Amino acid sequence: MAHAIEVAGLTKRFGPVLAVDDLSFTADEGRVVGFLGPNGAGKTTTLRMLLGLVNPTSGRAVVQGTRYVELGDPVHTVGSVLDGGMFHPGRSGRNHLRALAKAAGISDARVDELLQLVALSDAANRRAGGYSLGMRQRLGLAAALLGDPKVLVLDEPANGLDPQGIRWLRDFLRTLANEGRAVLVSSHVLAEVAQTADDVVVINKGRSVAQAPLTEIMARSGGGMKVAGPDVRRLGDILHAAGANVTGDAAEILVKDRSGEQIGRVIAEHQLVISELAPTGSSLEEIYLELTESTGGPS
Ligand SMILES: Nc1ncnc2c1ncn2[C@@H]1O[C@H](COP(=O)(O)OP(=O)(O)OP(=O)(O)O)[C@@H](O)[C@H]1O
Repeated sequence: MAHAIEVAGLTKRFGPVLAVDDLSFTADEGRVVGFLGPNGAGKTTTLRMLLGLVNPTSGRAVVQGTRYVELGDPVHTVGSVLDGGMFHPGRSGRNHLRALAKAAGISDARVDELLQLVALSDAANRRAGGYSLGMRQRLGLAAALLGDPKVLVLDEPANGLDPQGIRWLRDFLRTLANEGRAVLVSSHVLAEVAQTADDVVVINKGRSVAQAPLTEIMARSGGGMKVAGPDVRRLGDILHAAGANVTGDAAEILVKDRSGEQIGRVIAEHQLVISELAPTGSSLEEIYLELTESTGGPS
């Protein structure tokens, strides 16, 4: 069976700018796939190619094996939220959805069902222009789900949401995947999708720098020993002089290639005052920064 989403050798050039460079990945039903990369990495351009809004320079981007523009029934196949969803600010949330539903031959009953699903029933008759950012994002999600599609493409849906909104979104995306949908969700902040993504695709400067199940990426991280305390700078200098891999500052260091016992011996030998010595898996944010910085850093 075709993947829900398949991107293969996808490339987009805007004049001298190579926005997407030979990118390949897939997303399958039942999975939330985090599409990650710093600002300008090429995420939006990729999603726009997938949705037939931008023509690739080369390569292909298909939904259930078919290019978006050739889909027989796009509304019931793939839903998307780009730019936080577009709507007329003077129109109520309900009327916005009704207009979209009407154009797609979808019933008003489905509109009410979705308003409830995204927790907008109480605000349904208010002008969408007065909605909070979180409510707008939820309205966009409702619009994307009108046709009950099996594939969802969401560009930075967590942008600007407060922690409560992010939590709601996380649970919502999980539910959509559990219902058997493929959910491709872009973000430049790994933490936003980390708790909900099954797989991640990390890109930088248009190229893929990592793609794997999230658990695998975390397991791949080296970790190390975190040390903190008043004499940590001296400890860092001593370890560094002995050839250890040490990063950090005056308050806290991370030692990648020494065991806790080895570091403890150095602390004892030099009579250093240390308040904390603990193993650490690299935080996801560190892994992400490593991945995206090693190919040249933000542009
Ligand atoms: N229509 C366009 N014309 C020229 N250059 C473009 C166009 N659209 C995007 N770009 C360039 O392509 C590169 C990738 O942009 P893109 O918006 O896809 O990145 P992104 O990862 O989505 O970043 P952001 O999160 O900031 O939107 C950037 O250098 C951008 O300036």
